[in-house]
Amino acid sequence: MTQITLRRPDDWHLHLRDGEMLAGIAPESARHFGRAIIMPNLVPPVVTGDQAAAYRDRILGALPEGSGFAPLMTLYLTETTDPSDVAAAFDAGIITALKLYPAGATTNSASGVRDFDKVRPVLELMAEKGIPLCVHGEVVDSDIDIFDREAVFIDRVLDPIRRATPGLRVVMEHITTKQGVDYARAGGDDLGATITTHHLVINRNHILVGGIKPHYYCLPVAKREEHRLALREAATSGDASFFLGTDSAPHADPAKESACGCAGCFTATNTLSILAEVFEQDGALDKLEAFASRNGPAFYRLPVSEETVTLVKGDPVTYPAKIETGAGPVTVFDPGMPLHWRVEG
Ligand SMILES: NC(=O)N[C@@H](CC(=O)O)C(=O)O
Ligand SMILES: [Zn+2]
Ligand SMILES: [Zn+2]
Repeated sequence: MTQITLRRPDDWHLHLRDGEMLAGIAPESARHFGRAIIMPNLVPPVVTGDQAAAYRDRILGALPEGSGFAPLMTLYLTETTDPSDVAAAFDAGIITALKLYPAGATTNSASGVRDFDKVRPVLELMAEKGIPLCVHGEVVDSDIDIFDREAVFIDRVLDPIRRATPGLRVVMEHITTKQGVDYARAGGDDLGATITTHHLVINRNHILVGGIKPHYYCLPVAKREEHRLALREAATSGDASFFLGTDSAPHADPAKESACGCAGCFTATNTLSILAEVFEQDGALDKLEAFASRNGPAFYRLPVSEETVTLVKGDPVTYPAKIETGAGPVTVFDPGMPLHWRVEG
């Protein structure tokens, strides 16, 4: 096959940041994607409906002229989130989902949840209204090895929350383990999982062998090869539980190339070319549309895009190594292989 046309893909987990960074990187996602779930972990976080509406306006203002890209906003769930504000923002069409960060789990998560009893009224409202909860699924206990944090979270936190809140619709964000794949697959219609581009490509060796590679460091951290293969199998299976959430998470190079480097891989620029290469390698190009364009809207109960993109196979595609922004240069994720699929339209 040398050409494939898909419904326009959406990104169900994206960090657009704010200010000069937003201005610099928003066009990278708007070029190919139709919609994206926008993460609320700004400093300070997006916690109210009014803040989400104002952030949405700033995003729309950063898009290239004529862009049809639609940011789907989320609220950062805190122990003081007001259920009536959530209900009003959802009913007004300002927000699409809420985001749960266990306090301390990742970049800008200090306002996250410590005591799950405190968010019970919000979770119950969400179950009643069908508002999805997007979850960063890692425990933060210092005695749990960082490579085990996702699997332990499923047993100790996620499963109990779901059992205690029947009807709660949950997206396991950026799953990185076989345990995550298995739990999502068994979870029924109210459970979905996003998979990033980079976790389909790298395992933990890529971060550490031959010298430490800060641009491959993200959270949840990439795991062993057997887990990467489980993610590949899930993404390319066409199973409706799994959909694309790039977790494209820009940090300016000095913040990554540092004695205490930030977590996050920036993949907005070359994600579709990487995915086409990956799906082709696995003999599953016919499943790319399900993963990138159909399963996400189905979970979020939104229509599939009316537009299409065409990927054309040819000589290796070129893309910038860095995106220059007013907040500094951002290194584009290097998949470590030539990419042959160019995106048209
Ligand atoms: N994925 C990351 O490594 N980083 C994200 C936060 C997140 O999604 O956990 C970020 O905001 O930089
Ligand atoms: Zn996360
Ligand atoms: Zn993220």
